[in-house]
Amino acid sequence: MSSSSGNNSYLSAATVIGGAALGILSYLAFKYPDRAVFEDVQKGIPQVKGYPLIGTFFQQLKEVSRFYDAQHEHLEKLNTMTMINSSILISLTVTTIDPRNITHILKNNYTNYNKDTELKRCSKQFFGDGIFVHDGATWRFHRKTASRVFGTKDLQKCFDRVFAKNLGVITHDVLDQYATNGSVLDLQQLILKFTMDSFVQIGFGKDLKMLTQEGVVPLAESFDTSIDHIVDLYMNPFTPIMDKLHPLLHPHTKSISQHYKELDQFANEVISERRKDIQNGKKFNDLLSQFMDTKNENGEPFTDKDLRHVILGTISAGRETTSASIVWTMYSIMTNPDVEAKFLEEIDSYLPSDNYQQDLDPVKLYEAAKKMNYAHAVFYESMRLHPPIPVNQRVAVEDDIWPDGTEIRKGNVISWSNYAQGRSSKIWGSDCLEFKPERWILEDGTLYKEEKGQWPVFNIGPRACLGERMAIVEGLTTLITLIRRYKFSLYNPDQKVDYNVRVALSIKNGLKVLVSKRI
Ligand code: HEM
Repeated sequence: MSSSSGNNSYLSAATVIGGAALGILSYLAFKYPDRAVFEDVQKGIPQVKGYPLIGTFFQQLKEVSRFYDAQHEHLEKLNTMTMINSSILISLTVTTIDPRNITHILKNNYTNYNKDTELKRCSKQFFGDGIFVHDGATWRFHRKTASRVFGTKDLQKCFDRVFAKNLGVITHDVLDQYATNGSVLDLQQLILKFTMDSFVQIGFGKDLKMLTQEGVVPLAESFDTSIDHIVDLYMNPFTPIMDKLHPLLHPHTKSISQHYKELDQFANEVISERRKDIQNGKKFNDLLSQFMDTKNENGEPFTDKDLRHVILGTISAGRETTSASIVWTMYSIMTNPDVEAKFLEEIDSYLPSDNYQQDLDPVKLYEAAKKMNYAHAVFYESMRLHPPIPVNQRVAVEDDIWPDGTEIRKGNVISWSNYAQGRSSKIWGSDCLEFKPERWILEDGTLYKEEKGQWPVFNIGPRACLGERMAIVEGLTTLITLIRRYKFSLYNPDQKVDYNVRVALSIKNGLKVLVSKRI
């Protein structure tokens, strides 16, 4: 008797608790029908529709590998230039492609938008306390130092000399061989080696000679894996667990800490070699020497750890972005024969030569590249559709109102998508998906100057890219040298070219091409 009455009272208690829980859940599901629980509606911002209580969690997981296109499609579907995405476990994000908002965030009210602390945490091991992750006084100090270093004539000469030398290597020692034996080349891998060799030489004064090595080079692999790991840490909450399981799941491959060790070892060796060389009276004019001569905010010389972060950060900023800009432009040229013909015509008119095999004098090449408007237009058009940094983001320090009326709350993650912006008909017109360099050339033949915030591929405002001029000149001289001397074609003309969702927009599985000499 007593046990059955006990059971009954447990049952009725369970029924009451279960009913209350169901009631609370139903109430919450009613209150948060399409977004993450406890995330309030932000008035006036179109929202990507999600599920009750969890928001867009599963959609976002599904869209991870095509993140940039998914953002573009949501904006188009909602017929808006600003939208909100709410999901459990993922920060609520307000995304915009409106040029007025982007100008506001990056220029007019930039002090209200800081780098994301979560991103800082995920990238600490790679970027340390350098320019890329800081705001406020620390960033200002780094920016001032870096601007001084980037502005020196010595450094500019060093960049030009290194790139000119490596253009010689890429043509004579690599592409001539591929053209002769007709084998398939992964152009992306080659250009990544080209930019790695060049930026390491500019940064550390060391020639890694990756360009002439076959296959994947271990240092480059450690570099790529470490950068990819930052994105994984940021986007995938299971990454720390996967890192712990790595020895069990992939016992024969390097763990992330081994990759970092490889980078540390490399940087430490270079720095200690350099200190010895300086003691022996040798003189240098590369990035490392410029930073070694600079004092930190406390008036002390940079420590080895600071130098390591500055140099690895700068190599990473220049290497992958410049490579992405060159490789996607080569792809666009290969798939648009009319553009290729016009490009060659312009090369002929500025650098006339009846022998395409002849090497170009680097000074002449730089001077001509600066004047070639069609070449600029091709390069810009490629970066419109394939921006090397496809998305970027900040966190709002205080409440704000954007020029389009969007109310931003303190702590909101805000993001702008160069990728979706470049593909928006609202901004670039109904032919926005076509590759048309002509849109960059005005009737009088001069280059179109886009409105501020309409093409922030290199960022705008006080945090604009310090390497923009360098990247454009190096990108153009590389393209001119390659297109003038060789005919490139896709190994598989039906290859569907897709991207990796990473810091920079690289081509998934590389770009396989065939090369032949022009004459
Ligand atoms: C096509 C090539 C390049 C593109 C598209 C590009 C794009 C960008 C973008 C979008 C930013 C802003 C990042 C942010 O604030 O979140 C940036 C910053 C920066 N870039 Fe570049 N970049 C390129 C090449 C280079 C090169 C070659 C260098 C130098 C070697 C360089 C050095 C820097 C530095 C130092 C910053 C930090 C500026 C600051 O925070 O004050 N970039 N770049």
